[in-house]
Amino acid sequence: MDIYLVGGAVRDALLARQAQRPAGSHFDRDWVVVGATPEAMTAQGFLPVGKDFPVFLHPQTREEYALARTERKTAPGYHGFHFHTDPGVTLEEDLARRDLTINAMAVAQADADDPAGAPLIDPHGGQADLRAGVLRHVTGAFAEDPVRILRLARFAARFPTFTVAPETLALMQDMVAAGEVDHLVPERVWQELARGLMEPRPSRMFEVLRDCGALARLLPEVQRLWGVPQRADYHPEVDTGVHLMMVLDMAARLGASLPVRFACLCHDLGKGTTPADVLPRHIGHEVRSARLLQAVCERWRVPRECRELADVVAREHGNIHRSTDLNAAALLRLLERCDALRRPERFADVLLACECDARGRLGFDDSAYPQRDRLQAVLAAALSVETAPIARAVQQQSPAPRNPGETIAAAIATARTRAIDTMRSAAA
Ligand SMILES: Nc1ccn([C@@H]2O[C@H](COP(=O)(O)OP(=O)(O)OP(=O)(O)O)[C@@H](O)[C@H]2O)c(=O)n1
Ligand SMILES: [Mg+2]
Repeated sequence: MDIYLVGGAVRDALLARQAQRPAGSHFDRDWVVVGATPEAMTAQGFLPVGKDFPVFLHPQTREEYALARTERKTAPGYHGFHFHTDPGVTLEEDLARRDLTINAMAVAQADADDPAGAPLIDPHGGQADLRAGVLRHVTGAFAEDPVRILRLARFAARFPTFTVAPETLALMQDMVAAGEVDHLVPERVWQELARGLMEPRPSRMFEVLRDCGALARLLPEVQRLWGVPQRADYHPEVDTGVHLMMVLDMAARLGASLPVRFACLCHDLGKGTTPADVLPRHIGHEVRSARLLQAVCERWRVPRECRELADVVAREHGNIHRSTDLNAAALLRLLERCDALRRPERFADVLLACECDARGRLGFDDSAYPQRDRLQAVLAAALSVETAPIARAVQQQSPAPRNPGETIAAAIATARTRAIDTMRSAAA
C-alpha cells in the first residue's frame, strides 16, 4: 500500500512558505491510502472509524487514514452517499473527488515532514490557485456534497483575500437552485457556520453564502437585512446587512468566543421585520430579534450557551448602549435582567458583544466603548454587597415581616442600589 499526506496539511505548508500562515500551524493531518483493503488496514492495527466511511485511525498517532475512494451520490443531502473503495482506486481518482483544488494536493508519506519542499502531486493546479488566491472546485464531483458550499464559504473567511472562481460560484448557484442545501442535516450546517464564525474574517463566509443564494435558504433572517436602512446619525453605514458584517469582523478582531460571535450575528435580526412605514427607525426590534433567533436556533440546533447569550444580547443591547443615563436603581434592574449577578462571566460576554455592535459601525472601529468598563464596575459594586447579614437582620425582625422572602429581596436591592450609587459618586 502507498500512503500520501493530503488536504489541509499540504495546503497550509505551501501557504506557510508563501508566508501567509505561520509555519507548523496545521496539526490535523489527513492521509490517503492507495492499494489497501479494510482488512489489510485492520491487520496492521488501524482502527475503523464509523461504518459509513472507509476511514481508519492510526493506532499510535490517532491521525485519520482514508482509503482512496470515489464518491457517488444516491439521494439529496448529506446522507445520500455511496462510496466506492477498492485497492484499484488511484490517488488521482481520489484527488478528483475532493472539494477544492487547494485541498486536492498530495505528497508521499516519506515527505510529510516537509511537504513544501517535496515533489507535489497536484493534478488540478492547486498550487497555482493557492498563489493566485482562488477557491476553485476540482471537478463536477463538488456538487455531490452540498456541505462543500459551506466549507468553501468558511475557507473564504479563513483566507479573506481569496476570491471564488466564477465557474465555482456558478456551480454553487446551480446547486442551491436545485434545492441541494435544503436537505442538509442541522449538525453539519451548525458545525460549518460555527467554524466560519471563528475564522479571521467571518463576513467573507456570509458574502459567499449570499452570492450563491445559500444564505436565503439557510438563514433567511440574516439574508433579509441587506437593503434595510438604519438611521444615518447612529449608523453611517446605513445598511443593516453591511452593519452586521462589520460587527462580525469586529468580533473576530477582538478575539471573541463563539457564543459572542453568534450573539453578534443574531442581535439585529428584528430589523429585518421592521414595518416599512417606520424605517429607518427600528423601535422594538430587540424583542423581534429575540423571537427570530429562537427560530434560527431550533433550525440548526444551536447549542444552549450560544442561544442563551444571543437572547440576552438581542434583548438588552440597546439598553446597554444607552446605560450611561441610567440611575442606580435602573442599572441594578439592567443587571438583573441580564442575570449578571449570578453569571458575571456571561455578562462580560454580553458587554463584549455590545462593544462589537457599537464599534461595528462605519467610522467607529477605533472608538472607545466606555459602557463596557462602566457596567463591569457597576456589577462589581452590586456584587460587593454581602447578602447573608441582610437576610439575617430581616429574619430577626420582630414582629416578623409578613413576607420575609420579599422583604429580604427588597433590602438586598436597596443595599445594592446604594453600593452602585456610592461607586458612581466615587468615580465621578
Ligand atoms: N466535504 C468534504 C470534506 C473534506 N474533503 C477533503 O478532505 C480533506 C480533509 O478535510 P478536512 O480535514 O475537513 O479539511 P482540511 O482541508 O484539512 O482543512 P482544516 O482541517 O484545516 O480545516 C480536504 O482538504 C478535502 O480534500 C472534501 O473534499 N469534501
Ligand atoms: Mg484536515
